[in-house]
Amino acid sequence: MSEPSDAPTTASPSGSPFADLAAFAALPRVGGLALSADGRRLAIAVQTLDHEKTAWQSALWEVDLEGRRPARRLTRSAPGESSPVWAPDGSLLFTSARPDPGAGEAAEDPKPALWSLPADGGEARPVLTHPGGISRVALAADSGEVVVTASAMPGAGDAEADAERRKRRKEAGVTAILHEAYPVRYWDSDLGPATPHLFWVGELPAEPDAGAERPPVELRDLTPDAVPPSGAGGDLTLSPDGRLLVRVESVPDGPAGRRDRLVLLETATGEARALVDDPLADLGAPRFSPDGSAVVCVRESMSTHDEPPDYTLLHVDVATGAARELTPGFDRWPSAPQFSADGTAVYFLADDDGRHALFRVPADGGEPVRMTTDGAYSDLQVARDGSALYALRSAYDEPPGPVRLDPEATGQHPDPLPNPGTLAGLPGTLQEVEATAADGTPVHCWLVLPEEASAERPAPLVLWVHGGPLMSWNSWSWRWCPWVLAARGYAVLLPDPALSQGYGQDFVRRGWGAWGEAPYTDLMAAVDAVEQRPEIDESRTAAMGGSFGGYMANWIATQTDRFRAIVTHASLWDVDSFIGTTDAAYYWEKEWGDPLRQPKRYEQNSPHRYADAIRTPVLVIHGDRDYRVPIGEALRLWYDLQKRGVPSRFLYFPNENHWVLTPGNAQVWYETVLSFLAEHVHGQDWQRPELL
Ligand SMILES: CSCC[C@H](NC(C)=O)C(=O)N[C@@H](C)C(=O)N[C@@H](CO)C(=O)O
Repeated sequence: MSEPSDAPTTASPSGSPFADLAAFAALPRVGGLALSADGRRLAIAVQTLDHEKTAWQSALWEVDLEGRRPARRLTRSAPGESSPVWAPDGSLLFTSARPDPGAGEAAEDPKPALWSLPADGGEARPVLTHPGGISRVALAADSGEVVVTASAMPGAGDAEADAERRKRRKEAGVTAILHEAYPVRYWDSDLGPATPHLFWVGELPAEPDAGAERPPVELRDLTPDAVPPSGAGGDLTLSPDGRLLVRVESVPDGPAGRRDRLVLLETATGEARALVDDPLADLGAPRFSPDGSAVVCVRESMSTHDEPPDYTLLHVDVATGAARELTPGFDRWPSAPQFSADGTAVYFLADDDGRHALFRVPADGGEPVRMTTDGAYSDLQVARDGSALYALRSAYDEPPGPVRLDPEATGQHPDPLPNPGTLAGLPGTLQEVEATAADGTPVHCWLVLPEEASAERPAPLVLWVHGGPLMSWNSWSWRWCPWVLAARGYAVLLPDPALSQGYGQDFVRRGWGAWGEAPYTDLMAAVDAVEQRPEIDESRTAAMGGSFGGYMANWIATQTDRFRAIVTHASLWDVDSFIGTTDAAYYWEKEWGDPLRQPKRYEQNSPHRYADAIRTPVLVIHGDRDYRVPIGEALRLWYDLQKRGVPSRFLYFPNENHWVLTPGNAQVWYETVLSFLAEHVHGQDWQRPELL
């Protein structure tokens, strides 16, 4: 494989990169963020195309916090680098499956190892390996001690025995997995026979003198009893002194059910006890306070047939396990909490009115306050001296980039930092629209208008329905990018119908267990509202969506013929068969009920029951490695459409999962969608994408 390209391409020669799918695929994509302990260095992960343009490679870049120099690339290898963490000595730890230059012959199936890039630059060196690969690194903020996650074979006491077991299975040609608990798959991976364990690494050895042997790093299994299906793969946090670790543990909950609890573990002995174990809730996203005496976490109440989940933050005393609600009465769903530098406040993120905003709440109780006005934030980092916050910020009209925020101020517009992913411009404008549902409820929407849309040249309209369904259109998306459509002259409507996040619990309740009702009528109300605009051509419209959005695209196809085309990606068609085969049936079954004993919701809301009503041409898209919405949904939908003679096409990806994640396939995805829209919305001849 060749080296990845250095300078990312930000514009195509012919104009907007959104008008040219190859240029669009070449735009740099900024991901994770890591701040050093002294608050002086910031690393980001940036994905760019490799030389062959067949893969996106992730590399680590450093951002100048003074904003004087452009971001600087730190790492460079074909397999790429991810999960950056700064060690207290200023070195940068990361995981990578790059070859070890000192290890002789390259491994046949290289696994990610832990690497360290010295503080003063120079060559990165491998620090530790495991036969199952290193998937995650956690660092104690004060002591600098390290814990890693790696998948271990059942019964293998050490790395040597683990490697031996893997070798024997390989030599015998055995790939079979025996399961004794639900589930058996997650996302696009088979669970087992290896399962994630946590290993204590402790202090990392200092860089050896030139020519000296590297001292071996011993791994101590902190979770020897971790069992499939989840093992010790949940989120975790280390106390600043490295003495304690709190991890999310997935435990059985009724037949074929799971729930998450918090477990406290002494790192010196491996002794563990439940810290928060609530039979009526999932606990997640734990983070230690700066003095290690408390943990903040998210509590998600178990949904029921009648009631959706609700989220709140808990402040947990580590010594006693006493938990106190931090956001009672806050009618939004808090996520990703973190203590302020002095421990007196907690920052968190929440969907709010078409934004994903940053909030702050006093740690000893009080009202949460929203700190940011616009945009969607992620990867929040708190400078340990309390001087600043850093995060990635995006919006529907801006891809993610690093920013600095004031730790106290409200109503903030953060300072942008040098961003290798800055765009030169967009092929249109973004507007905020409020439609009104039949019951008077406001429905928030974003509307993308192409540059040329006007009363004289009204634009065709594409309704794009988000997934989840408990989500919100509020951040940039490379997978669902409306600007690619805008560059071809389409207006794109992005509504947040009932069930969406950021409008309060009652807004979720409106659609709970009744997906074909308020969520559908809210979408139609939004389309009705924008079709009134002179710059929209109401006679040329289409609807599309992925995942839950694909469910809704299918539902729309069965309920109305007002659209000229439907595009349905990774969609739910027969909800009973979906729930029985997805990787997390327990997530859905509470809302929908047992299909044999409580069939009503399935009868009323499963699109496949109304297949005879479909009149609109449908483009079906699905990946075979999709274990979230398994391929059986698309196979049955395709059969049902073909049997009924509905004009339809099926774009099938044998190697993609729920999302289309490789550059070639992603371009073909957009190309096929655009061809299908051109055929049915504009009445043009079908243009089969060249590579299909
Ligand atoms: C809160 S969003 C994810 C909800 C849901 N989770 C589980 C465990 O099933 C989920 O994955 N829903 C999919 C059907 C879906 O609509 N996914 C969307 C949103 O993530 C997608 O774009 O993939």
